[in-house]
Amino acid sequence: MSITPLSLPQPPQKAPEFGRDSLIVCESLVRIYQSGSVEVQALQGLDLMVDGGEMVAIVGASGSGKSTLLSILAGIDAPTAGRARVDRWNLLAMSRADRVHYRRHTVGFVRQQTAANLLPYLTARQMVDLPMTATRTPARVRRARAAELLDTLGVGDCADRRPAQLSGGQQMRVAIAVALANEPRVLLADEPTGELDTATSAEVFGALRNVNKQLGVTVVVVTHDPEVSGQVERTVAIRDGRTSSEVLRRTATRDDGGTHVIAEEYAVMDRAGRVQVPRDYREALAMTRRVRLALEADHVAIRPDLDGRA
Ligand SMILES: Nc1ncnc2c1ncn2[C@@H]1O[C@H](COP(=O)(O)OP(=O)(O)OP(=O)(O)O)[C@@H](O)[C@H]1O
Repeated sequence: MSITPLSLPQPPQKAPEFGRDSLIVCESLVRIYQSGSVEVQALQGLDLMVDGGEMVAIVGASGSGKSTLLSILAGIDAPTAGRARVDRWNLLAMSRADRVHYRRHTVGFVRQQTAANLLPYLTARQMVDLPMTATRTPARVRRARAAELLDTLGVGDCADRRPAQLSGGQQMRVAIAVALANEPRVLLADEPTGELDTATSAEVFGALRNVNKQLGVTVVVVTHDPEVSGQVERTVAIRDGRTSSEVLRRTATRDDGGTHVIAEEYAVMDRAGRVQVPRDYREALAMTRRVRLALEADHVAIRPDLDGRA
């Protein structure tokens, strides 16, 4: 049997480092929890890249590893293996002091339970002020920044209220202001609209978009809410501790001048070139163990192995 050699384009002399220009890079990230004699693999080789200034939604079924990923990116939890870098920080090799610095300056984190983000005896203004006192920011700068952040999040008129005097949506917006107090490059939000009704969710989500667009903060938001994930330009789906697919959305102009959003689903390829073919595609063409690959001018074709079938 003769095999026709493929004519492949010449690869670059030296491949650039994976995710070199990205602000957040996770590669083959693994997190194993040990509870007693039982091991739970919460992340099983997850790959993710996020560029500076992006707003990305992370979606996935319960238990797929979303919160684990966010805790690692927040510097609260440490990965078991793999690679994770945010800005200049290698999250697998941080000292305790590094971790404190990273959590104070590089990332802001908003927790799932609204109340867990706030202190009941402080006013909104005092809560935004608190993280800045930890970084020894001068009082004048702290005052101006707290006022500016509460305004940007649409809760400027709530500055002197305590959490019990705020609605759920206002509490969450104050929590976002607190997370942004020390001007982090990245804002991480775990289900920020999970406890809110639809209208309030839309307000909180609008506030996150505002922060992303106006302040240029990179936002990674975990959500179950299709309304939320449908509004960001990029949604990353996690399944069984791995990134399984991404949806990219862009606005296109119709012939009549109107605009509409086009959403396209992509599979995610890891550094070794592995791609998961979705189950419904495999079943539709009865693809099982072996497939035929062919390099075409502008795509790679995958065909079922008809010869090998009994
Ligand atoms: N501290 C822990 N100890 C043991 N297992 C854990 C721990 N934290 C998470 N897990 C397990 O790791 C897996 C991933 O959990 P994780 O909370 O990251 O999922 P999730 O996608 O955020 O789920 P949900 O949407 O329900 O919040 C689950 O099987 C969970 O039970």
